Amino acid sequence: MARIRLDHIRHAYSPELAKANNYALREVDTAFEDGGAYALLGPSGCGKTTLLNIISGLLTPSEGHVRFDDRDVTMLTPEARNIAQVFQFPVIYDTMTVRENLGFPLKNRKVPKAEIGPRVDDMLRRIGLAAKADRKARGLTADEKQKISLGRGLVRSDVNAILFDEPLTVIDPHMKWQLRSELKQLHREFQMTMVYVTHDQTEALTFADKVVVMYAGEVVQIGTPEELFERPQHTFVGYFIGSPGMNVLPCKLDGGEATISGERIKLPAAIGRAKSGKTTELGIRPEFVSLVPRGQGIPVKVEKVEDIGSEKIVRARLGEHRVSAILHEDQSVPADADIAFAEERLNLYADSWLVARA
Ligand SMILES: Nc1ncnc2c1ncn2[C@@H]1O[C@H](COP(=O)(O)OP(=O)(O)OP(=O)(O)O)[C@@H](O)[C@H]1O
Repeated sequence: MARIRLDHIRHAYSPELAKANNYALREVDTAFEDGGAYALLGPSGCGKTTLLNIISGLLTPSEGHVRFDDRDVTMLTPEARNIAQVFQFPVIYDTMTVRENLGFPLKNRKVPKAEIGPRVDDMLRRIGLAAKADRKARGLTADEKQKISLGRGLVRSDVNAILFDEPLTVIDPHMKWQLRSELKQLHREFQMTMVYVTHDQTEALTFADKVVVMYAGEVVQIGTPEELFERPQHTFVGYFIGSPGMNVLPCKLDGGEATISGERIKLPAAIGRAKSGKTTELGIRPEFVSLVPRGQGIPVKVEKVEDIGSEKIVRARLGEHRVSAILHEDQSVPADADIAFAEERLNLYADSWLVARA
C-alpha cells in the first residue's frame, strides 16, 4: 500500500474551459496516508469523481503531480499504478462463475494457485456469495453482481490503493449496512489505503477514519467525523455535516458583540476580537441552541416543532434568518420562548472560512 500525495492538482476538462477559468478541480494539495480509510464527500458536481480518476490514472490532471510514496505516477496508466477500482455499476465477466471472477485478478498477477483458493473462499464468505460460488455471474441479480465487483477489488493484497466510486448505489439498503461493516473489517485487518467516493453523509461517516469534504472543486476540510462536527473549518462543512446542519447567521461585529437582525449578542473574548470579512457569519450547531424564558435570550418566532423520537427539532425565525435547535423530547416549547447559544460552542466565519472559535 502507498501514501498518495496530490501535489497542487488542478483540472479543467478542455483548454477552452481552462481559459474561461472553469476548473472542475480548482486546487487540491493534500495527502492520503498509507493505510488510511478516506471518504471523499460532497454534493453532486463538486469534483469527487474527477479527483478519484486522477488518483487512478483514468485522467491526467491539467496541472500538478500525483505521487505514490516517492514515485511520480502522474503519467502512468491505471494498470501501471497497481490499484484496484470498484465502480458504481458491476464490472465483471458474465460467462465466468462467481469463483472464477474473484480468482481472475489473482491469476492475472500470477499469484500461486495454492494461495488463490483460500483467498477466494475467504472473499466469497465476506461478500455473502459462498452458496453461489459455482454459478455463472450472468444469472445473478444486479445486487449480487456488484458484490462480485467489490470482491474483485478487495481480493488482492499487493495493490497500492483501493478506490471506490459510490460502490453501494445499486445495493439494497439492508445489505448496504452489512457490506459497509465488512469493508471496515477488511480495512482493520489488512490496513489498505482506501479512498471511497460518496455523497451520502452516513456512508462517509461510518466508513472512513478521515472524511475529505469537497465543495466547488476544492477540499475544504479533512478530518475525523468528530472534528467535522466540532470544528467545521468552512461554513459548507457546518451546513453539510449534521442533521439539521449548523446554523450560519450573517452578523456584524462591534465592540465584542455581534448584531444579528438587529439583536445584539455578547461574544466570548476570542470571537469578539476577530476580524470581519466581506461576509461575516456566526456558526452554532442546533445541538447547542437552547430555549429560555422570554426576556432572557434572543427573541425568535417558533415556526415548527418536529418530533424525531428521542429529540425535537425546533425551527424558528430570528428576523429574516432561520434557526434550528435540537431539544430533548421531554422539553416543552412555549410559543413565546427566546433562544440562547452555548457561548463555548460559537464559531466565527469570515468569507466562509473559520477565523475564531470560543
Ligand atoms: N467529461 C467531462 N467533460 C466536461 N465536464 C465534466 C466532465 N466530467 C465532469 N465534468 C464537470 O466537472 C465537474 C465535477 O464533476 P465530477 O463528476 O467530478 O463531480 P462529482 O462530485 O463526482 O459529482 P457526482 O456526485 O454527481 O458524480 C462538474 O461540473 C461536471 O459537470
